Amino acid sequence: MTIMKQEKMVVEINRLDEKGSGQAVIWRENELGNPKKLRFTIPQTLPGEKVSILVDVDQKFKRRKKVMAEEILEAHPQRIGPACQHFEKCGGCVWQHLEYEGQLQEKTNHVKQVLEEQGFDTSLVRDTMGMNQPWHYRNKMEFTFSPEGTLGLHEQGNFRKIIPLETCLIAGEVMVDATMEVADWAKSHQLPGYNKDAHEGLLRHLMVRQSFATGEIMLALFATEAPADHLAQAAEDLVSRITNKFPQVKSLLWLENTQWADRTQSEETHVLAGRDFIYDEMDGYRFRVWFDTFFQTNPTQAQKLVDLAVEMGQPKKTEKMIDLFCGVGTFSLPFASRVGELVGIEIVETSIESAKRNAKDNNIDNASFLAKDARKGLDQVLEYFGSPELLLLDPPRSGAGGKVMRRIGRCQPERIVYVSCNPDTFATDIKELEPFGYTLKTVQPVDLFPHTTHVECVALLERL
Ligand SMILES: C[S@@+](CC[C@H](N)C(=O)[O-])C[C@H]1O[C@@H](n2cnc3c(N)ncnc32)[C@H](O)[C@@H]1O
Repeated sequence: MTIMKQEKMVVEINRLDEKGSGQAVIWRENELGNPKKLRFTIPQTLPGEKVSILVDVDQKFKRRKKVMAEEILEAHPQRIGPACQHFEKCGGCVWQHLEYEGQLQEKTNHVKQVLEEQGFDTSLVRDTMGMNQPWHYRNKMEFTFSPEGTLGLHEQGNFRKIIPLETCLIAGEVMVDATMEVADWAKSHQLPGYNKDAHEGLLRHLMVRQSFATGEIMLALFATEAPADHLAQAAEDLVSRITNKFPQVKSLLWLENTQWADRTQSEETHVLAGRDFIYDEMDGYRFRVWFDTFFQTNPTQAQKLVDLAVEMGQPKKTEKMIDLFCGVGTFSLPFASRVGELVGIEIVETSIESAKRNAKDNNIDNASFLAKDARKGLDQVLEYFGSPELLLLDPPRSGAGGKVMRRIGRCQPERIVYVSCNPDTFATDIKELEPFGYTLKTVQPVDLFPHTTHVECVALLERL
């Protein structure tokens, strides 16, 4: 039987874990007198801090513990008070208690550490590029309804609890105002929220997207029923409230999702007002964005990614290029106007349809797009296109993986620009290129998600 006792301990935070929480390691003797390592995860603490914690300890010291700090006894020099009232509970911005400069330093350190582990020269890593105004940067947010019908964000570590939204300092400001209007509408009609355990209730999520370039807003409401019959009047009222107060809303959608899977997916789209997409822009190019389109969520910093990719890739009019994991063509369009011919490869068919349309809308006629898995798509494209001089890849967080990287290595482009949203998979991916004669030239970390642990990188690899 496990005997629990509560003990107060003073620990020093040694490092941050991948979720941005402090970690402390202490040594204790177990009942046999042998040294035993105990590791504690303590959210909202920082390296070097002395912290008092109250912990339920299993007497055999068997378990790794997640505990909350009781008191910060010696604070990190860059510790600050969080700006957002929801910080203590909300899982969104885990680093609001660390000065922005300190966050950027931590991100640079992390990129250097994972590259060092793979044997790369860390002097190639530049300082992380931050934002001048690291607030209200997100152009897309997803809020959730509680079973009681309040609208908000998930509580940290508890996906069943919703914090009613009063503010959000990372979302665009008008997006928050529009969200509050929808929350008020739901309350005034006493519409029930969805209960994921019982699989009953009406309102599930609200997705808000805004183009900071065009100002256009999309509000997409996910519900278990159509906006007809007993819901027709409420839907009409929603249209009238939103169109009167927020003329920037160019797309007001009611999306039916009757599935158990609690995702922002739709079986039937009802356009309540406007169109089913909004227009956005990147690097001066116009993009159509649907509710399920992947589009960079921090447009200010995404523009820096595009600029860096162009600067590192040095595209030439005489060259061929492949954009692997191209999405709707965020990188394809700016590069297509600078190379002879470009092919984009992407697994999601609707994104490829969108990329084709975006190319057409922007009068780009030297780009083609293929809806295929990266590995098969690369094989197919290489057959008719031949090896490109330039290849850009921007895979999801899981990375491109060994098979894709070895294919890239075999096709021998002169230059490879790797845009990454996960330094860990980036480091293991580029290691695969070494046997094919590639050298890492430079790595620029870019902060797309201030106050979170995430960091993007743009890197250049060249064939010797
Ligand atoms: C980080 S996003 C980048 C998209 C695009 N470069 C952009 O900036 O908008 C990664 C993309 O890879 C696509 N993807 C995921 N797995 C894939 C696979 N196995 N093969 C091809 N594309 C894939 C996703 O659909 C997504 O559009």
